[in-house]
Amino acid sequence: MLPADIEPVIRDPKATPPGHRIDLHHSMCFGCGSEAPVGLRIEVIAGEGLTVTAAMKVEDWMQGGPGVIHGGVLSAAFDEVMGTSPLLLRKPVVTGHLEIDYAKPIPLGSTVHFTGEILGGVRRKVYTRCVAHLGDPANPVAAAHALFIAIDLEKHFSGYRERAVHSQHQNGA
Ligand SMILES: CCCCCCCCCCCC(=O)SCCNC(=O)CCNC(=O)[C@H](O)C(C)(C)COP(=O)(O)OP(=O)(O)OC[C@H]1O[C@@H](n2cnc3c(N)ncnc32)[C@H](O)[C@@H]1OP(=O)(O)O
Repeated sequence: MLPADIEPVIRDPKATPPGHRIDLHHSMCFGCGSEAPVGLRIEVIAGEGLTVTAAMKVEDWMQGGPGVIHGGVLSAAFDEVMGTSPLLLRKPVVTGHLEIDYAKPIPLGSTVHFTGEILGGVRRKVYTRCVAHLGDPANPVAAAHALFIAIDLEKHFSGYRERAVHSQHQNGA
């Protein structure tokens, strides 16, 4: 999936420091929002360099097959973790392409740990990958690659903001 012309990218000096949560996207976001009525509430933590980490407890409402996570929920979690990583470049992005290898069933009640990384970029395109495990990094349960496209936030959402669902403490994009 990586193009031949992929180039290295550099972490922005003003990016969230390692060990800190990358700024909340907005409080009603399905992936990260703390006030979303239904959501994953994922906190993405900046790592060293171009890396991020996150963890998600697999709740009963995330069930797909009996006793295991729904594949779409895991996909949304990957999207959130990887989609937040370009903020290390101080670039807001949307998902262009996301692909996942599901390696093992993920039981309800487990905690999925994500380690994501920016691989490089071409113009507005940011290439990322992410691996998920249940506590043993040597034993991954899923892995993903995704392409994100940097956007102008104001322009991209200009036709949709009147539909936005707000909380009392709305912030971000
Ligand atoms: C928000 C706050 C964040 C804050 C961070 C919060 C984390 C959020 C995490 C969740 C993120 C989401 O779920 S976002 C929601 C899901 N995604 C979306 O709704 C996106 C819907 N799609 C679009 O709006 C559009 O297609 C765009 C913006 C992706 C691209 O349109 P565009 O702006 O007109 O640009 P365009 O010229 O077409 O594409 C730019 C370059 O990307 C390439 N490209 C475009 N799409 C693809 C693709 N699917 N596969 C391969 N390549 C692609 C083009 O070939 C081109 O390459 P080249 O010519 O340069 O070589």
